Amino acid sequence: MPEISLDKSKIRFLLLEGVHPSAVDILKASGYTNIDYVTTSLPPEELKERIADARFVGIRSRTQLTEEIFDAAKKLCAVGCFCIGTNQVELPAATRRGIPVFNAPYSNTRSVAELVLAEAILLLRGIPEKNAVAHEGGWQKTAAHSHEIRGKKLGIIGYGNIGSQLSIMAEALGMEVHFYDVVTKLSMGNATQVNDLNTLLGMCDIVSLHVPETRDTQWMFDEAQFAAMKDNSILINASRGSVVVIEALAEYLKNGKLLGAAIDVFPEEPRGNDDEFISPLRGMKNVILTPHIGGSTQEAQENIGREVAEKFIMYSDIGTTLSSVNFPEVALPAHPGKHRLLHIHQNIPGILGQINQILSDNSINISGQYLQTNESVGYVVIDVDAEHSEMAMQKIRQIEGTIRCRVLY
Ligand SMILES: NC(=O)c1ccc[n+]([C@@H]2O[C@H](COP(=O)([O-])OP(=O)(O)OC[C@H]3O[C@@H](n4cnc5c(N)ncnc54)[C@H](O)[C@@H]3O)[C@@H](O)[C@H]2O)c1
Ligand SMILES: O=C(O)CC[C@@H](O)C(=O)O
Repeated sequence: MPEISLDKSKIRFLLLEGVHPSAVDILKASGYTNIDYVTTSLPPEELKERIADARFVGIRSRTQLTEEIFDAAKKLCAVGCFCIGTNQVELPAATRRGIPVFNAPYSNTRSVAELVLAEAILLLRGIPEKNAVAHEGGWQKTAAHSHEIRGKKLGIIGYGNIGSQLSIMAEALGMEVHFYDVVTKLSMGNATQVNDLNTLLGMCDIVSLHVPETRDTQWMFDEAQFAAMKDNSILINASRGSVVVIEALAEYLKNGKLLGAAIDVFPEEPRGNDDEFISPLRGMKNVILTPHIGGSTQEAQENIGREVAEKFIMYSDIGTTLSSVNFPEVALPAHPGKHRLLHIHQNIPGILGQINQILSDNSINISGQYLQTNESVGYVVIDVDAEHSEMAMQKIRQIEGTIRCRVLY
């Protein structure tokens, strides 16, 4: 039987990790009422069970979508990361199965930048320690080792959305901004790009990391980088836990080379709020530890909920994949009165030709068509007369290299 468009109320959404309720509201308002809403991440075995019936899954940073999980998700049409990072998803595994992955690339940018600046100010004034002492009944009224942020040099590693937003805000406070990025970037304000990482590390009073998790950024900060940092400088990491060798950081904090650190992300993070957080940085008075909440503000989470839910709806309603991180971007306006076919295939030459030959041989008129490919998959949306859609789909799904094919509506 051909797989055809489902009643919206039957399309199952699995939303994990307590994504903001704005996502649920938007989905329901669009008629998608079959929503399994879970406030935590799930252990892999339970995830496999719950994902088996899901057409859409929404996650944040804790849920690992591996090859094995995708194998269990036979009906899955799309993944939504309700965050910026998509490193928790094995993207090639999703792509091979014809599953687009969406995220919210900008919605929490400002929240991260604000936190980083606040932490820089607090660390330059020794506030974590003074605060702890006051809570114990002590009184550390001293200007020793306390500094203004004005005039200090900020080194930003990774000058993307967050890094450049931070750059603008830091300059507004009178900081001198330098950055290191693997790509040549347009500087905001008076910021300057420094092409050698060690040079930047040796210059800056505060170094803040804003790179994505990739093979190149894994353990990017180890002994050698800490040794290259300016004496009495500060490290802030609100990017990914895999970027910093945390034991090396602990060592350079203990030996006094670094004045302090603010760390939001860790190589191992607790699965839920009831699990113990274990880290060599625990108990260090010059370190601000936060539980991966750089982007966790009401403003950001509400926007993310709305943004990713809207991407789900656009894909489910009309097949739009705009801004997917792993998929060809296709957007064809809805074509009332016609039926829409989606054909996802391996990116090998000649598939569009074969599709159109089949439609032509069967006298099926094409009312609209849009193809995009990336290095591994091709995605074509085709609008045809309603009476021909099932027959067309049955024929084009026989084409060698087809990954998925269905009548959307
Ligand atoms: N702590 C949190 O809650 C939180 C919230 C949002 C994002 N993040 C993390 O922050 C990261 C950055 O977010 P963004 O929106 O600015 O991403 P982005 O993609 O806009 O920017 C990343 C920048 O890093 C650069 N880069 C990549 N590899 C590099 C390398 N090896 N060395 C130097 N630069 C490199 C890129 O060229 C790009 O300019 C995300 O990938 C995510 O992992 C964390
Ligand atoms: O909300 C989260 O769990 C992740 C937040 C952040 O790391 C992101 O990638 O946007």
